Amino acid sequence: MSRHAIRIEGGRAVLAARVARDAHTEPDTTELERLAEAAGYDPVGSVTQRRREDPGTWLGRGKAETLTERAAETDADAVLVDGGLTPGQYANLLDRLPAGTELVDRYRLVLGIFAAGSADRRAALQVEAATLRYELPRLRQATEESLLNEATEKGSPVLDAERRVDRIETKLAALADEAAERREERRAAGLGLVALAGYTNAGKTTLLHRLADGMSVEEAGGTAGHDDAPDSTPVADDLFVTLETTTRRGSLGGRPAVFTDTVGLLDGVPHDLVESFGTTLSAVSGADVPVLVVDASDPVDRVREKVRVSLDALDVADPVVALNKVDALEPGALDARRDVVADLLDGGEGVPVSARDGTGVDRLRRAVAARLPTDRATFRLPNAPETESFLAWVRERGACEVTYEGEWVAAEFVARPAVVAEARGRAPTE
Ligand SMILES: Nc1nc2c(ncn2[C@@H]2O[C@H](COP(=O)(O)OP(=O)(O)OP(=O)(O)O)[C@@H](O)[C@H]2O)c(=O)[nH]1
Ligand SMILES: [Mg+2]
Repeated sequence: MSRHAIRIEGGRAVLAARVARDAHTEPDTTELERLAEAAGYDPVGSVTQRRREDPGTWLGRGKAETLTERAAETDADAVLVDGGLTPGQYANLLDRLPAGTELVDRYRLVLGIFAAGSADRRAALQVEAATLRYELPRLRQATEESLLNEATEKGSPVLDAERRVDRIETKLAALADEAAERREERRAAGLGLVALAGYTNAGKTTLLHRLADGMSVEEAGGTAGHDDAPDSTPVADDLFVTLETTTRRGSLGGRPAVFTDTVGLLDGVPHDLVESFGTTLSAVSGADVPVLVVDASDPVDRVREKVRVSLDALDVADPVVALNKVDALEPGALDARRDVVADLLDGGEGVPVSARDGTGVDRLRRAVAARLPTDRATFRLPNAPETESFLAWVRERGACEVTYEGEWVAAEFVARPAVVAEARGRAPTE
């Protein structure tokens, strides 16, 4: 096989994990196992170590030998490393492994999951570019200087890859502003913009199904975007089930809204890795209300860790926090999770919910609705046909309560400030 292939191979895998000697925990391979499975590997063994990172071989030399032995004993196809390897560490470890063993770090593993799951050409292109960017320094390291110089003149794998990355990036740049434009169109149409974000497997997609109506924005027509997937958004107990953002229509407090489901975040993976992370981050920072979905059924330390990773990745100071999966919590266990949120979000409050059974979802809706940009106006309108068409316009863009009083119609309108301003200009007069 070529180790520069976009798709990783899958097969039997030995896992390697390490924490610093002064860490409070033992190395834990649970998350790496789940990533491995999502990428098509079957974990058959592991080697763990508590010590600082070795600059040459990531694990200490002795443990690197153990890793080699373990790979040989288990007849492994691959070694998966729970961290990022520098090009040098990659080359050194690969040298030590039995010939033909694939070496994959956490970063590369996530790229592999995205490569396998990229449904459309654009997504496939961006994963290819990210993989090439990742592979290039490793390819350079593996190619001798002299050979490299000679080959530069005639074309080489390195040069070909560099050219390909340039071409792909030019194409992707042209598409980058589209999502931002669509957000502006939706705002102009009066829609509230809500984005669900959080660590992978937190329950974002399940919560989207609870909050939004069934249809994607595209199916619903109107201010449709063009890359909103019209198909169902899958939920599963795997990591990275959602690989691109999708947007669905719904309403909040009688106001029209769109809910965007985003790609899960993960510790130790740079979130400029693939464009779908970029789209995720901009969907969240460009939303009116970012909702941080947290798996509250994790142990408290994991909850803290995942919230911290999510806040670091997302450029939002003050999201609405949904403490999800409370149906799976022991009674009394919620308080410690709330404390984590209060601590990391400067007094912020988590809303306990169960996306699975619907508990707390109405309270979450109210918390989100309260954060939408809002203005209100009261109209006294003539009871006439032009008032009916005005009211139809208004009802598409906000919440409106109407009372008929003989020759007059009273309307209470709540919507985005710009929409309320426009309504004032459109309201029929006597
Ligand atoms: N017990 C319980 N399980 C839940 C709840 N919400 C989601 N889950 C489960 O958690 C798993 C992940 O749910 P998803 O909705 O796919 O999570 P996600 O955040 O979209 O995950 P990615 O797209 O992979 O990042 C699934 O097995 C869900 O059934 C909940 O409220 N309670
Ligand atoms: Mg999802």
